[in-house]
Amino acid sequence: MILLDNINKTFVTPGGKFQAISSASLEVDQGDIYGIIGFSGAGKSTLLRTINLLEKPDSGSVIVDGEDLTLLTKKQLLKKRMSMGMIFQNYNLIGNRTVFDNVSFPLEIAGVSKSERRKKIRECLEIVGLSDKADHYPVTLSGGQKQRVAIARTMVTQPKILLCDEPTSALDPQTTESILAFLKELNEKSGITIVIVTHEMEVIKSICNKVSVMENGHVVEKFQLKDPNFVPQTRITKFLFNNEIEVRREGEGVFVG
Ligand SMILES: Nc1ncnc2c1ncn2[C@@H]1O[C@H](COP(=O)(O)OP(=O)(O)OP(=O)(O)O)[C@@H](O)[C@H]1O
Repeated sequence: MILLDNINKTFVTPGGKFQAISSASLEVDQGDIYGIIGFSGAGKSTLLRTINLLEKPDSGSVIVDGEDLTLLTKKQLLKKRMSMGMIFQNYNLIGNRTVFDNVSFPLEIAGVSKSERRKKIRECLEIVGLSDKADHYPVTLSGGQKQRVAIARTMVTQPKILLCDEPTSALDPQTTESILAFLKELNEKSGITIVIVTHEMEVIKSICNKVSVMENGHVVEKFQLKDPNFVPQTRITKFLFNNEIEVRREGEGVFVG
């Protein structure tokens, strides 16, 4: 369903060119909850953002449902992006819009009629358990509630793919658990494919069926969580899984996720 093939991405920085992604490939099947894990700066967000081409790779293909997104026109890409939702660590809600109007936003862009919008928004707010907050502004909500609004705003256009960039990193453990449980339920009920970037092994263990481990722009290991024969091969995966060994970068001390 999603195939990233041999992706390379370089950023031009004041210090020169920086290769953020090197020859990264991964394959996500329909209905997967696919985790991308690694420490800070590994390239996880950049790779996630290539899936909807928010980040255009220098080379490599981004195939979604058989279509290479790098070959689409701007108009075709915008249409394709409607089938892909995205949520972020900092929620990205519009502060001067109510909860209702935040969820309305993508429907307005898509030109959906007012009565149809109202129906869809109500349904989505009910699903995320926030019907009673429809007239509230984001500033009055807790972190977990804000993330639920962000999820509702994404789900209102019924995407087939949900891209999640550290969706629980700003949340306490209990709220994290409830948001993850919610994403899992969404996946089970609607079959939506979820790709989730995180530096927390607990997130991976609690909802993902497959995972890619990233380090320094490379996908260094891929595996299925339920594979009984899986033995971590790389130091970073051993560290993330077993917490057994200290992974050190020369001169930089212990990695911090
Ligand atoms: N627009 C940009 N311009 C220059 N460098 C960038 C840009 N975006 C990302 N980078 C660099 O690319 C590398 C990978 O960044 P990325 O955000 O993908 O990592 P990450 O694994 O998601 O990290 P984190 O968990 O801290 O968000 C980092 O060194 C980052 O500084």
